Amino acid sequence: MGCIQFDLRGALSFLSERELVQMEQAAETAKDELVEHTGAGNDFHGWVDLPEAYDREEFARIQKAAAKIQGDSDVLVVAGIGGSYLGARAAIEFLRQGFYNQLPKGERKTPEIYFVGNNMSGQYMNALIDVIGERDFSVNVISKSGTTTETAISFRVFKTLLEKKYGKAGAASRIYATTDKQRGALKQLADREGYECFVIPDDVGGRFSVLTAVGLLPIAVSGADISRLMEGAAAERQALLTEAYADNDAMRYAVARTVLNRKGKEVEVLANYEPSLAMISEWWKQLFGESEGKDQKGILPHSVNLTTDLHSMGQYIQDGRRILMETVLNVEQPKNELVIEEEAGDPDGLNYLAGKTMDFVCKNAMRGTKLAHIDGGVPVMQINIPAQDEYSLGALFYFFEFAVGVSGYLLGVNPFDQPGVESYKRNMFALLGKPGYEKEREALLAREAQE
Ligand SMILES: O=P(O)(O)OC[C@H]1O[C@H](O)[C@H](O)[C@@H](O)[C@@H]1O
Repeated sequence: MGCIQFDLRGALSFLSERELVQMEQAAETAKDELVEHTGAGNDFHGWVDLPEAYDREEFARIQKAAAKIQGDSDVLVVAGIGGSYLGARAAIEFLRQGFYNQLPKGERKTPEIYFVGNNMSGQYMNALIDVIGERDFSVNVISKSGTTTETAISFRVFKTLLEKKYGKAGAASRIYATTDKQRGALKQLADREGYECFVIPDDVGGRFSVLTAVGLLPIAVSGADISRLMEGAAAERQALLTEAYADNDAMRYAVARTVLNRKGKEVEVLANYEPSLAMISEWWKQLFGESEGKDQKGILPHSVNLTTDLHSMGQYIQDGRRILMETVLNVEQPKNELVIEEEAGDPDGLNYLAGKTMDFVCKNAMRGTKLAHIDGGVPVMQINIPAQDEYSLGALFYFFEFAVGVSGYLLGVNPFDQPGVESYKRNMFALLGKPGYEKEREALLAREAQE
């Protein structure tokens, strides 16, 4: 049995076990295409075996680099976007405490960690430069292609800052480049300047790369145990590769969402009840959105943070267009407890909760919300995560990656490419005046003048 459990009970009034059984053959075929590497996009199947087959020598180098950064830096700046950003941030927020960066020195033994290159905002970078101040920092620049504009601009800014502060050689010893093993402008720059390099394997796509150096170096710098993370992923892999359909939770999740989609549920809302899971939802959105949203098909991945968004999006989920299915992320064991105290005179009427934990309150809010949403016509699936620790997180990452592989094949798309992402880039380069885009620029300016 895998570490991650899928609970379908809240969706059973919208689909039947019989419908799931009918999908068994198709799901088994999809799974075989994944694990035997025969399906579409199989040149990007590297993640399937990664938890077992990862490069141990590089893993040790990641741990060494993390220890050096912990020793010589107050701040680590991580430059990256999409798959070169979301997994590391999601993991650090999930594993460390929510106010990790704000903890006073002494209580947090590891550097503050900030992410850049995930937007086009000068204000954002200026604000971060103020936050770093005169303190010591290092930079981990992450880009598989080595050419992504957001990442490259932010890297130029923080590299220049490092060079001014430490000189060229000093800066080079504080820059860590995670990129392709051969190709791309970043790899060439890194080789020229002598940055320590980590490899994103050719056969692992960006959104499937969290268990490579892409995620592992920043996660290790935060003090989390990356060996346990890999162990959790390996155990989940073992379960999902060997379990029969009836017991295979990732396959059942993939099939359930497929059946619900075919019945008109166009949007999947991933709901968490713990603020430190918000970025897990962002990582999941890229994983599912980029993998399935093509050929004019695909479930639209959406997310809500609860109970926060019950006070903003709750109305729509309860009562708006009935195109929603919901998947609840449930952490079974909270990291720590806060007990509500009794107050004399019960001025706020809350003494009925005295002695109860916040987790008790939260779990009951979750139960009540699930039932209300089911009554409102929203099928509610649930994914149970045993604890907010490295082992469970490794398993969760693998669970979703496996599920989207199966689900994408059931949908009849190649889940491992993202051709649509290039369209905005071509327009942006043309409008920015990038050499080589002169013709497109003229055409776009003429079109804008007409509109
Ligand atoms: O790692 P990089 O090559 O910089 O790519 C970063 C991200 O940008 C792209 O545009 C893709 O759509 C994503 O799949 C990718 O994760």
